[in-house]
Amino acid sequence: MTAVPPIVTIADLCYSTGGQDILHNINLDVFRGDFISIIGPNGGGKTTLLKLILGLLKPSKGTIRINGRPPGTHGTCIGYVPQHVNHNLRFPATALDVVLMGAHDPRASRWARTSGQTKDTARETLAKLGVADCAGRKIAALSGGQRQRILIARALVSRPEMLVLDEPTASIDTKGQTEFYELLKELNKELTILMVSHDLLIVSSYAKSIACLNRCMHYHQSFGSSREVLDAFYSCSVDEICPVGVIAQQPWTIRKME
Ligand SMILES: Nc1ncnc2c1ncn2[C@@H]1O[C@H](COP(=O)(O)OP(=O)(O)OP(=O)(O)O)[C@@H](O)[C@H]1O
Repeated sequence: MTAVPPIVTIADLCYSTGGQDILHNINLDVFRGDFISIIGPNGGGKTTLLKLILGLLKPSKGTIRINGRPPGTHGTCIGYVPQHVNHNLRFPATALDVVLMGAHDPRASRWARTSGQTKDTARETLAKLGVADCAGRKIAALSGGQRQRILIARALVSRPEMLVLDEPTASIDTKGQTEFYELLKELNKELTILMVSHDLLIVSSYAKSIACLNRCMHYHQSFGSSREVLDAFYSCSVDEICPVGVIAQQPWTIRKME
């Protein structure tokens, strides 16, 4: 039987800018059905890695392939939910308008009319995410949790294979976060998920594997005992250093990549 190739292949990736070595020798494969959480300290390079995967930055060394092709040329294979979205609260866009932005083909004229079918798909996506009733409401009038679901709908409307999220729950309360991660778990039945998060408890409950990133990366394909993982996390200060070194030494480490 032929092995299924990964959606994302990152090989010997380095990224430097302004004389600063931000990512060093990163190797990671993302397979269909994965739910990988990238954790690490502030400034560890998590957002930079996502930008490289999306083709927004170019590697200094090494390669990234998305379904065998360079980033940025993979069409609608990846849906992206960014870390910070600054909504202009005076801009009169509805939730449906925002979702339709995700269906816009950049090669089409900016004046091209949105087809009825695309609108139906956008409404179906909103319904799938439990926010169908928000379609006609102004984005500025929605709660943080509702807005986050609209942003996911925008990322999903082009029917990607993989969802990439950068700290998606920063503006959601604890109850909303649990609902949000339950939603991601449901979506993971059909979609591959790569998510940056600082929330270690959540990560251990929902993600299937973790990648610890602090310039270098250690990838753990399985949590083993999540209690041990959390002990490892909390045994040293995240402010001092991401516990990459500690975790890498744990006996349950299956694969170490540096
Ligand atoms: N445009 C840029 N020009 C120069 N340096 C940058 C730029 N963007 C990011 N950096 C630097 O790259 C490093 C990694 O930043 P990045 O935003 O990827 O970290 P992060 O792990 O996502 O952090 P956080 O958890 O705070 O969001 C930081 O030292 C940052 O200052």
